Amino acid sequence: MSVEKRIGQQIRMVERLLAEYKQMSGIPLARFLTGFHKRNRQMGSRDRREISRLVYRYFRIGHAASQSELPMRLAIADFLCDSESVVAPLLLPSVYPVKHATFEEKVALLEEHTPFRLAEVFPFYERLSMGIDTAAYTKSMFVQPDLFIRLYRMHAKAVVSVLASEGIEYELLDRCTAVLPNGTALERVDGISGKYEVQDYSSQQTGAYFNAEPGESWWDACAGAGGKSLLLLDNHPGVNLLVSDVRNSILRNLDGRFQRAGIKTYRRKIIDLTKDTTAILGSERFDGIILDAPCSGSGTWSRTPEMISSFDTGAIRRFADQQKQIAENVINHLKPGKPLVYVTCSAFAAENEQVVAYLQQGGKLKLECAEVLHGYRRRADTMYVARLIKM
Ligand SMILES: C[S@@+](CC[C@H](N)C(=O)[O-])C[C@H]1O[C@@H](n2cnc3c(N)ncnc32)[C@H](O)[C@@H]1O
Repeated sequence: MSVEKRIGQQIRMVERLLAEYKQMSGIPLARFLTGFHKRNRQMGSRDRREISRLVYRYFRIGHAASQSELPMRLAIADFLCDSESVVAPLLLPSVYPVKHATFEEKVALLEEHTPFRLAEVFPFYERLSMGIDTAAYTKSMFVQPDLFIRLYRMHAKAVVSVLASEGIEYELLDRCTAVLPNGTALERVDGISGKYEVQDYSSQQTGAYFNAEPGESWWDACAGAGGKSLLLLDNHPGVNLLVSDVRNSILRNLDGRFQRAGIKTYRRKIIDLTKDTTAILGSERFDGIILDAPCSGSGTWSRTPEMISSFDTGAIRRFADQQKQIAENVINHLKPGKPLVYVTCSAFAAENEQVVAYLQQGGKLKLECAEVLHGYRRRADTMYVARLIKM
């Protein structure tokens, strides 16, 4: 089959896929793609791979060139993301033969020859947290982040030696943090299960804010599948931990991960933090609370680019209101002089520094330190972390 014909078929398939995806509001693209490919087994694995790639890239241009037809948008996206694109030379001959141009050169060409405007990709610039480089942040939307793993302290050497002996590509960033190409199938490697956790680089950096003492009691109030809890316990094994979340299903994932990591002693509760927490916790007070709050997730959109164009900005206010409410509830369970570690994977000021400013009004909390974790600079998630002390 000719290249033109194959590309034509793929574009028609992408068209169908996007129409189906539109009907499934809210489901992550990755999950949808798995189902779509299962329903369309007539496609070979090469076509499946190509179609997934095209769709991811299509979402990476966010709101840009939204008036253009789908094939043109696919070509623009493919041109920006891939120096070996086969779609772009066919559909965008005006920008060729600039095959190995830099990202900036490609943008300039597209802006000259097509309706694409880089500034329209991520139209939320003015909402970003202080210090985020908007140009670099937008550019990061075009790159799939790396895979980061955290090696348990006691197993770090053993895991590294297995990775090396299996010929797996990795780079050690420090004793316990390794970066690997996205998609590395670590679950197929024998002998390392339970000795490492998949955890984004920025998420690992939040651990520097815990600073717990042995024997202290800590509460991971939005524990989810336990990423921060596992980090806390690896760095501070003597801590007594309560984990909670509003979803029992996610706490079951946490139980599985804790079991694989050999952690048996922890308490676990289902708690909706928007409700009165004293009904479940009574007057219990903790020496430290981690609040990895529900948020827009905007710091992770280079992993889930479908979010860029589907995001409704009204959600920022709703998340910020919920974050403030949840934080006010949890600090009732914090001992005076002890820390609340507030974390989001959002890049928006309204969910980050503005929540922290709000929490200090009234004098119940005082900010000790805070920072944006600029993951976009190193193919990782962008996050925010603050340590506030209860007065
Ligand atoms: C950012 S995720 C936590 C990720 C987790 N800490 C980790 O490191 O793997 C936020 C969590 O907040 C939980 N959540 C959302 N609304 C909540 C509520 N009203 N009360 C308690 N937890 C809530 C979600 O179920 C989700 O697991």
